[in-house]
Amino acid sequence: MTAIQVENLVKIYGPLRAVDGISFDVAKGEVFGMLGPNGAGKSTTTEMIEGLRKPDGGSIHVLGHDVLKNVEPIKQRIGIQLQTTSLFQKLTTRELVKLFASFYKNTLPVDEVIGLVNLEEKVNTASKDLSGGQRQRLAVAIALINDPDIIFLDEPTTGLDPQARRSMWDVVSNLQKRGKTVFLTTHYMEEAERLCDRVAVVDHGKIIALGKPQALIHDNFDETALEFSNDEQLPESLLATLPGVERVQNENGITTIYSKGVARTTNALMALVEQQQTELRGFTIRAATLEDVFLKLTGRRIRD
Ligand SMILES: Nc1ncnc2c1ncn2[C@@H]1O[C@H](COP(=O)(O)OP(=O)(O)OP(=O)(O)O)[C@@H](O)[C@H]1O
Repeated sequence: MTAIQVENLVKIYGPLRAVDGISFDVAKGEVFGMLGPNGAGKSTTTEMIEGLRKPDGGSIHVLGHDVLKNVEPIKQRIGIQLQTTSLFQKLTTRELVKLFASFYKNTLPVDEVIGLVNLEEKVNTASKDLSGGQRQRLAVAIALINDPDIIFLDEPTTGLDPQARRSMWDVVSNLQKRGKTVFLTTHYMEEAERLCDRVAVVDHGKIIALGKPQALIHDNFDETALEFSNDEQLPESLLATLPGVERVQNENGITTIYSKGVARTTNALMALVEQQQTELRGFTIRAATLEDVFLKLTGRRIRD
């Protein structure tokens, strides 16, 4: 059964079509991600699905209910990660989870929820003394207290260091193992690739690609990316003539060469570098990623 069904969703702010005809389905038990740069319309879409903002067009069904007609039956079955800055500073992890539990008729046991987000060791720590990542996980615990079927995470790891980000990824995997549907937004392509069963890549309020991360990459690329920066800016037209090269892209001083013959291309590139008496900085060879998909489709990178 479908957990979320969105059809032709539109949100207009003055002259801006912030969400411009978005459609997708999320299956039960799926981790579904919206990936896109700042301002792409991810939060606006999420908040419309949650029933917190009114669309200017389109339809939204959550667990079979029409969000625009009757949001009440849905509220009991979804969990929303709040912004952690608004939590009571002096209350401990357990006290906060207990407080939010008191708002609902049916809840999971407080300690079970704390275990789900791996905060057992911090049950008696005041929220102001938690690290940023721990506070984000506490916010997820609070979102889980009513044992929701669908959990919404809006940029759950923005601003976290790599270790804290990985801890949050573990939490999301835990949720999926428990059969939950997870809807998340992110502008980290690695996060989308690792966590999401399917991803909607969004830009300027539109979905520009939708599918399994690996399928999106394979559909767009059967090439390997060679990447570097170079002060002299080796001309794209010259690089494009090297053996094996399919395409060359230059963005923010970084040159990406997509090649179907890495060894041939690399050899020729190194010969060219020597001949031109220039140097490459940060030369890497890597498989294509969702970032390349975004770059190919928009001509820009997700991160700015
Ligand atoms: N209440 C509002 N009034 C006017 N414009 C808005 C409002 N809310 C959002 N916008 C604009 O709509 C666009 C989409 O915003 P949204 O927050 O949905 O993007 P996002 O993809 O979630 O980006 P971010 O990661 O920065 O939150 C942006 O250009 C934003 O400035």
